[in-house]
Amino acid sequence: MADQQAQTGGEKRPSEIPAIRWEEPPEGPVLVLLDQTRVPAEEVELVCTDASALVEAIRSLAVRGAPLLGIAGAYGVALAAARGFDVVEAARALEGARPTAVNLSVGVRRAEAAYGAALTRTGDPTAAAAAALAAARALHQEDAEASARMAVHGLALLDELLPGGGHRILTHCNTGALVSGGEGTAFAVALAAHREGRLRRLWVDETRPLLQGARLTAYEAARSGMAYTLLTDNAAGSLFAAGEVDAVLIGADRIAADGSVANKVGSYPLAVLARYHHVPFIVVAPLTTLDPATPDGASIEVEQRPGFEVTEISAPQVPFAGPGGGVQVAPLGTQAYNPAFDVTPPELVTAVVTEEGAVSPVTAEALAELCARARRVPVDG
Ligand SMILES: CSC[C@@H](O)[C@@H](O)C(=O)COP(=O)(O)O
Repeated sequence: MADQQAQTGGEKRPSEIPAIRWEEPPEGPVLVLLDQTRVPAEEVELVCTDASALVEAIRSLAVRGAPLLGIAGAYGVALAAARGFDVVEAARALEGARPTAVNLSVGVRRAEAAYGAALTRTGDPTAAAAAALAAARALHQEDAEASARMAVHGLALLDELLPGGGHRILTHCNTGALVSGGEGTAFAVALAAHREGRLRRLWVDETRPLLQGARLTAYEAARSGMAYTLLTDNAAGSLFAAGEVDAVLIGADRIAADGSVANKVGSYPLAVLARYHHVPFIVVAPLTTLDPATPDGASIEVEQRPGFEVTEISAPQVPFAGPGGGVQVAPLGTQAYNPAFDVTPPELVTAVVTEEGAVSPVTAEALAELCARARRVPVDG
């Protein structure tokens, strides 16, 4: 297959605006987000002054991706506390904004617990709000550190599985700096390979219907100066058949106790293709994405998104038309099946890479041992 043109050049920051930041202007604290629905057309800030604005930003995918949802949820609790809102009410609204990524409730509950403990100890809401903010900042920082460590472990695994080097990696959805306190999950591994001169090509699935791959991963890959090529999701089969994929690297929204992996819809078909073509299928996720409280894949709640995301084509540049704000492409009234995620069974996953190292084969016992090693407190614990 002819090599596509390489997008190369000096490495730039993924965005001039960080995915998320806390600010304290004189009018009161705010949470500032890069509105990911507008990238790459423009880099626009979204300023949240209360948790309900953040809930809306989460639902609309202005802020998205499992690790970032956890960080956002924690800051959302801190924001509610700092602005004198009902913290418990805000926490439940944030936690319920999207159901699949376990990181969201991990982040919310961590900040909420810090708030509650400080309030009990001091009786002072201001001190409790400060404790919630400190918890959010700590989670943000830990995620950056986890991202760096996942990149090291992931690259070591790639080098072990593909000793020839010159990796051609297929990825799905968006897993870079836009979803993380650091450089991301799966994308951080590809970036590490690129920096070491061992990435031959990043194949980027466009990721229908919301195009996180075409809009966000291609944007991050271009700005990182890596060789990348965009493909429609349904072109992946012919790419495998042509022998052009050495490994699949994806992130995860929730990994159940048995190792089932919920990730962006379209991940499961890639796992099936990878198995058929004897290609490693590697999931890269921080420990905050492991959920020992969910026993198996069937127990994972998969978010269903509105049908207009499928029946319309939408992009920042497309003029307002149909009920969802995009251009209607299917006949009016067409029903759509639009799950945001799918679940890949553990037997199709070659390895799960975390900041504590890789698990392969992926079994309930191996994951439990990893969690114990990291002394992670389960969400409900
Ligand atoms: C590191 S991100 C892992 C997942 O959160 C990512 O692959 C994904 O599925 C994101 O989905 P999204 O619906 O854009 O929030």
